Amino acid sequence: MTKTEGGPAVVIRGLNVVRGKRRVLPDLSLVVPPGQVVGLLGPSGSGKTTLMRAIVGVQIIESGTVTVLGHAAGSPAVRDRVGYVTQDPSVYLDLTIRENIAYFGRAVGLRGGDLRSAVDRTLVEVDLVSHADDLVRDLSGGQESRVSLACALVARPTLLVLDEPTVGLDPVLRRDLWNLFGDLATQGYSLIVSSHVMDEATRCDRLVLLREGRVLADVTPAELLAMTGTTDADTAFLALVEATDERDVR
Ligand SMILES: Nc1ncnc2c1ncn2[C@@H]1O[C@H](COP(=O)(O)OP(=O)(O)OP(=O)(O)O)[C@@H](O)[C@H]1O
Repeated sequence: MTKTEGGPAVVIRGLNVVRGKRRVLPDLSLVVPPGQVVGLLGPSGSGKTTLMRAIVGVQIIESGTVTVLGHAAGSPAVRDRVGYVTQDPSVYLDLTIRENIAYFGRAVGLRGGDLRSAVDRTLVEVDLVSHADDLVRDLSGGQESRVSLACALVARPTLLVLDEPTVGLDPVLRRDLWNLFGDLATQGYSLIVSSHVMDEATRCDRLVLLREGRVLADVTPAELLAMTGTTDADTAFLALVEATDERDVR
């Protein structure tokens, strides 16, 4: 149950990633502060998943450094302190919700009363107490996503990396999840949450806008609107894209 201590959650310097024949991340540098919800926003194919994979240490990189909680990404020192929820729910369909969460809790060494209380607390956080003993195969898509999130949360990782966690959820569930992310950050945990839904930008403490693997902006939501003279994140993103295109043409 360690929170982010002092230093940045993530420091990336000169990161180059090639996937297939494409240079997906060309010389990307970024610092993610601790204890905040940082939104990674950008259109489909802009490199959000690739960047998240590099942060959790599962992406082969060509050059550059990725430092997470003061250690090399993916190194044993940080493996249990980073939770990663991919776009495809990776839970066991033939186990109940409670059994799934307990399985992931055991994997990080929780046992007995500690395990039981961690599972109970996590069930409350993701609002699945009343379904705790249902098999995952009988759940809706939104409920299944929340089980995935619970499986990462049970270990109380210092850094949570969530790839499009709100896709396919109804507005009420999306709001509840964003409230949960905010609560976790207030407690000192660091979250990186990707989305291609720009209106979710307002729920973040900080925004990293990606386009074709480049950081277009790394700002607070208020700074984004102020620097583009717009009133919503969608229009702000388009204004930034146009400004970058004009600069590239010149
Ligand atoms: N396994 C792969 N092999 C080759 N190229 C890949 C592979 N995975 C992704 N890419 C390419 O890398 C680029 C970035 O993909 P990535 O999945 O990181 O983007 P994304 O912003 O997460 O997109 P989405 O919002 O659709 O999930 C895309 O051009 C994609 O085609």
